[in-house]
Amino acid sequence: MPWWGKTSSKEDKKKTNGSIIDAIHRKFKIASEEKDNSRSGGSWRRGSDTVSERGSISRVPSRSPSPSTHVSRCQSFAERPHAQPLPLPGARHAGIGRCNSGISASIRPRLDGGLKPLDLPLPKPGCGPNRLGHAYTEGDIATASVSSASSTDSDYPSDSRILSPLTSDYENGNRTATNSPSSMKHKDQSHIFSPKYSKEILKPADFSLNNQIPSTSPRRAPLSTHVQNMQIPHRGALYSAPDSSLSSPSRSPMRAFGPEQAINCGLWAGLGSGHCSSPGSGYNSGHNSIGGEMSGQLFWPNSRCSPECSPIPSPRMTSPGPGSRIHSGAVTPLHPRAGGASMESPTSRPDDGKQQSHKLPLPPITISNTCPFSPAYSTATSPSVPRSPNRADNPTSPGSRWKKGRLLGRGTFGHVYLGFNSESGEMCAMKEVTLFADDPKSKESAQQLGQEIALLSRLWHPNIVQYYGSETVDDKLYIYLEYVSGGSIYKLLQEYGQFGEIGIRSYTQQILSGLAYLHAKNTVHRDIKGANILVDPSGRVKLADFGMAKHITGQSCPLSFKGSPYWMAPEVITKSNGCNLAVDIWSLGCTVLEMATSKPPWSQYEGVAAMFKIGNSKELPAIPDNFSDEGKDFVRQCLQRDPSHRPTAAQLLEHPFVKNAAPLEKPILVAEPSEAMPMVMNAGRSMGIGHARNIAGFDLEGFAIHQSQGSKTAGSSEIHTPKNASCPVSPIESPLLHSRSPQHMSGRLSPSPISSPHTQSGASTPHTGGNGAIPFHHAMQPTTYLQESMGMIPRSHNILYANSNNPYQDPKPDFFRGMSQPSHVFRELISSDNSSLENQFGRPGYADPREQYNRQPVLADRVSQQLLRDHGKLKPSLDLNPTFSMLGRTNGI
Ligand SMILES: Nc1ncnc2c1ncn2[C@@H]1O[C@H](COP(=O)(O)OP(=O)(O)OP(=O)(O)O)[C@@H](O)[C@H]1O
Repeated sequence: MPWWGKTSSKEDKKKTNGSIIDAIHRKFKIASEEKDNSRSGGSWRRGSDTVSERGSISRVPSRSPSPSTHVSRCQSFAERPHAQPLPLPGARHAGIGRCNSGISASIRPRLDGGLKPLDLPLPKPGCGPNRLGHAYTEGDIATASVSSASSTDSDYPSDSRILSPLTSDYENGNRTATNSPSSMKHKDQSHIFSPKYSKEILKPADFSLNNQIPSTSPRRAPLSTHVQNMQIPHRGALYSAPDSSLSSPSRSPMRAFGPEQAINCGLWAGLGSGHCSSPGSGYNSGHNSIGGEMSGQLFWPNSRCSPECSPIPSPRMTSPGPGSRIHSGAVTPLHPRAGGASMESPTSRPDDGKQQSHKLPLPPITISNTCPFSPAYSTATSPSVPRSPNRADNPTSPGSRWKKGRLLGRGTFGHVYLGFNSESGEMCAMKEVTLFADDPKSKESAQQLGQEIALLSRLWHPNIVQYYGSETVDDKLYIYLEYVSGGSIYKLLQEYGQFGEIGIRSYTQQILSGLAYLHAKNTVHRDIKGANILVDPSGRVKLADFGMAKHITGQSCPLSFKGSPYWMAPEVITKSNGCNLAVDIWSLGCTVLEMATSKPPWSQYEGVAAMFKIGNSKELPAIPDNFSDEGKDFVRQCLQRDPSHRPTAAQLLEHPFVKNAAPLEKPILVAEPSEAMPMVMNAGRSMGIGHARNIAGFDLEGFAIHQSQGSKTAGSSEIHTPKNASCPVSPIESPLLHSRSPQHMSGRLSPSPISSPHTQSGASTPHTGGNGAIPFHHAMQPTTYLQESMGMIPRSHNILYANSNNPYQDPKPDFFRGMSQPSHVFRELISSDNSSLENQFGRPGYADPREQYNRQPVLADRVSQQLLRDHGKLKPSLDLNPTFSMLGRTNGI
């Protein structure tokens, strides 16, 4: 019986969702045809045919009201300087090249070309018609946008496919004595990478539509009803952000689609509570997420381009959502730049960039990426530039002001800008989200962001983008993050083509390290893909975009239809399993293939068909022929359809593919904890004055960090600047600081290339001893040199993250102190809840640290609600609450 037979047997559902099921049938038929065509090498040509057959997707012509932007986009792509092929490194592993099957002919040139970016198919000047393969018109993309009326974090509340205790235990990565033998068998390292584990257990997919929830969201009223002086999005358009069935036409004007498109949308919205939107929005970060809060990419456009590579991003191509209001020109009187033209040119600085500065939480001090894990995390390439002590004790100095700089990227919720402190020279990434108090979508966005903040604030790992703090300014919420200047893997792939295997190994290892850490906290990212993985100039990889991340609490995590189609695990599509950590492993496997081919697996199919393929097909995606055996096995391990058969992240760290990843040629200095700790602790005190985040709240590799809790107000803290602390500056990250350098030999290192201009002593960091040179402490102290793969934390650290029996031993999260200065929102949260901050989040009082996480959704909800309440209070008068200096700061303050 075909898979749809199961569904069609449910008469009631059939009656209710007849049109949807028909759509499914059509889609699946198309998928099957495409599968056949793919095998015959004609998928792209056929793609065009089937597109027209689909009707609902393809019949909508491109109706871009902004042809100029379209042209610009194409031009930007065509004119983009091509990456020049470089001599291949002395690879120990074979390069990545051709796929033997499964990848359509249209992308084979890339694979054939190996590392020749020039082989990338380029669009013709006309651009639009030259979409390879599926002949996706803009309308194709736009009409694939769907959204649901579900709530933001719309996990299926009644889904019965929750993790079994065994599965949950396994997937949680906890390999403790409590694990059952049956669960342990999958964790046996001696077996996990044996060939038999590569064999999938193939089961018919369950495409149950029980939870189909056609989009029913009422169309929202024009924004003009509650927001003055705003450019009003077209009323009939679809809003795609969190859970509305509508999306902004200003983002994607072609989303105004007809009933047929709605059917398709309903189909996928019905598969889960999430929704898809802006599928081809390569102009936002290549994301394409589906979820209560995310947009979804249902296509893999062949000529897509990210904002990072397009100097003139098209508003039409951006992901909708609350951020779309910004992007679409929905400009508030207070922030004309927020959605103005300046955003259209990420290469240009906003006009008033120098005028608008914010008293923001200071970026984390040096410890953020240095001491706790490895001193390898350099100030040279990290925004975590050591903060000058004079800034720490004078938070109201001009040095604490940040200025919003150029656009780094666009996301579902808003825009991400470079933040620069011209006083200190420090940088951060500012995610700016506009909140509309009376907008249900804003509410959902705020809820989602609150959850993301709550989660991010508890994460502390060199392979996870660091959260610095957040605040509301007028009607905007700013989230301050570590600035990772290299952009995303997606962007790099777009610009330079597929990666070599050495790089893939290294990146994969780092991703795994971050995942192992995350999973050890029972937290699933749910949107692992190239666009959400940032790379710094030294090749360090950092997981980003935790908007879909979720903490799994025991067995109560129901399935969510969230993720990005091409990277989405089968069980997510088929709802054959509950929310589990293994979905990230599947996505990782897809990301490895993405890095190897510059496209995710199944990209030869448009998104809906791809999802059918992923969910129903027993095939594995093609793996490049010249991928090493280790690489092939790694991918196969990840892409096992049965999630319980997938190794954990910790186990995969032992896989030869990543275990043998090329080490850095730079040594890593591991400072003595006894030496590092004072710095960390003092740093915590510094941050305790209300600037940045709470040190004590983070996992510091098992270090027992005790933050001084006595002073939370500016200027009241002691600032201890340890002399000759060795942690702040890494000897390995700076280009100037190679292991073979004389400085190393002599025990002194060159100052960081990004030394703080405001270091009192003139040294490159507060800890340099004042002479501009970094005391090479390990020359005098017991030291450990490690060969580390691309800046990864030492292996032992990985083990610590992954195998800790008690991954919650160290978080002690203090969410609110993560704020620059506890924002009005969060202060109100504290007071209104009539409970202390400590009692709520992570302070002593929880016997089980997990309780902290269990309360996280509550926190997120409160945060989001308060964000909106706060905004609602501020909105009428736009007055600032004098009590909270960080709020409502206007430009120039
Ligand atoms: N910390 C950072 N450093 C540098 N660039 C960043 C950083 N965070 C985000 N960006 C840029 O901004 C883009 C959008 O950011 P992000 O994906 O976090 O937004 P989002 O709203 O969460 O997106 P999504 O729709 O995927 O949820 C990224 O693709 C990247 O180009």
